[in-house]
Amino acid sequence: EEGRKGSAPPKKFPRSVGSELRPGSGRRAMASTRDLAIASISVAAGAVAAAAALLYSYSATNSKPQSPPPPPPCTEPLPVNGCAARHPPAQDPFKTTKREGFISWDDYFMAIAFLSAERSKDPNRQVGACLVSQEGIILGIGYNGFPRGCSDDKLPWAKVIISEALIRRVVS
Ligand SMILES: Nc1ccn([C@H]2C[C@H](O)[C@@H](COP(=O)(O)O)O2)c(=O)n1
Repeated sequence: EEGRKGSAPPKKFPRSVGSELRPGSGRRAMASTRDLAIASISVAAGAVAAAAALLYSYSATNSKPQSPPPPPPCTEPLPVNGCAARHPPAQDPFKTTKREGFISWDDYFMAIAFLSAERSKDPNRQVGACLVSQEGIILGIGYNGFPRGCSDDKLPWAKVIISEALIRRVVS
């Protein structure tokens, strides 16, 4: 009715800021509103993505280093010096039976003997011992060295001693 009377047509679309700038372009005003909405969502999504990336990089740099993978199962026999395996095979924590691959009594006593030898201060020979009863009880362990109470700093450790007298005789 209003149109027929020559007055302004009824407003079909709500006016937005964009439509205010472009008078008479209702559709374009709607597009601008949608564009604004899309842009806002894009900005929000970008912010979320940036925050996630920051969070990830922060946790990656600040997280504890991953523990190294378990060593492979040890299938080697005891080394000749009797030292126990340094890397025992990884065990299933839910395994209810006793582990396999443990050392024998003989290897155990020999390992103690070889370990005892490491205490020797003798530069030429290191001997260790592990005295075991017939029942498998350790009676004593030891290694070569000066008798207890005897200072091993005052007597020489050299295998061959050349006396000063002998040197003098050879030189003259
Ligand atoms: N468990 C031990 C402790 C000592 N000995 C022997 C080895 C040396 O001849 C001496 C003194 O030992 P050091 O204090 O110089 O290491 O005692 C041993 O056979 N077993």
